Amino acid sequence: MDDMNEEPQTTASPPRDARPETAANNAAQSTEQGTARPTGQPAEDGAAPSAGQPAEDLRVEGLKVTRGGRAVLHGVDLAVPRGKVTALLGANGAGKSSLVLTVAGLLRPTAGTVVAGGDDLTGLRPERVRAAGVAAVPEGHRVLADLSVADNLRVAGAGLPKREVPAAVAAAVEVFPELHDLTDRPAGTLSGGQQQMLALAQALVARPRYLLVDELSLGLAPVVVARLVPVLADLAARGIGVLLIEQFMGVALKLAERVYVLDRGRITYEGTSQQLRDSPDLLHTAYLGAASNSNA
Ligand SMILES: Nc1ncnc2c1ncn2[C@@H]1O[C@H](COP(=O)(O)OP(=O)(O)OP(=O)(O)O)[C@@H](O)[C@H]1O
Repeated sequence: MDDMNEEPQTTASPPRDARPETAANNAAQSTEQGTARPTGQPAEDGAAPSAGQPAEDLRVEGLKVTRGGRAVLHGVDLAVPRGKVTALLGANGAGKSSLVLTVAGLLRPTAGTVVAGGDDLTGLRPERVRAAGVAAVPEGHRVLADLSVADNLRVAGAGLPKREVPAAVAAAVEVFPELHDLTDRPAGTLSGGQQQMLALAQALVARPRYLLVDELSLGLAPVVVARLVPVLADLAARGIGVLLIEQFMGVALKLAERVYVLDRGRITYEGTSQQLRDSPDLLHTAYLGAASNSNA
């Protein structure tokens, strides 16, 4: 991916200084329903999902990313606890995919850290990130179109000991039995929903502790999304920390316990889904003009 070339080619961890740049950013507004907060500030509501067990979180702290010479993430803090679905919402261009690509090792941050279960993954290459238990399903389910479904799944097991791959593939297909009869088909001939299932299954082959799903519902029929929602809930119930990235809030509020809103590279809201369901107007502040795009 040519994005790697946009970043410095060092593998050293970037500086950890990721405080907000302006005094205006310090004007955090805590509300009873959730916390509107400035970039780089830790949550102030005392209900951080990792409270008491930080080693079980995937933690992004003070993450800054530049693409094409322009800053697109300005010091993002976010936590994904194991066993739960966490949602990251934001309008087009907010920086959601950039965050996923950076956590997955496909983009290098200029500042900040990515730590999973206590392991510092900042700046590691994608295969090392995967080996550390973090799997990403990129936007637009990028399966290998010319390879069969079976080969796509086998390739996804490249980081595992060879003898463990068949069992890992079988376990992933068990999650999506729809794939069972499609194993010989070239992945490019699958429907959008089937490709999304294959992309999710590929991520599962690596036996992740954390799963980042970028735009689960993009371009999919509601009936397909309805099929995928309980699967993600079930994966979380099995102990995986799921980060669900969505432009629209309907699916996210159904699944996620905790929600972050990203606006132009900054986290502008952090709170529980319940708080947002009770007070949907909270999103207007966080989303600025983007709330009118929501189909929730
Ligand atoms: N390859 C690239 N080179 C340079 N800038 C990019 C590149 N990809 C994205 N950007 C810019 O980075 C910013 C964040 O984009 P990103 O794709 O992360 O947002 P997003 O929230 O995922 O949006 P969407 O929901 O539309 O996918 C945008 O300003 C975008 O124009």
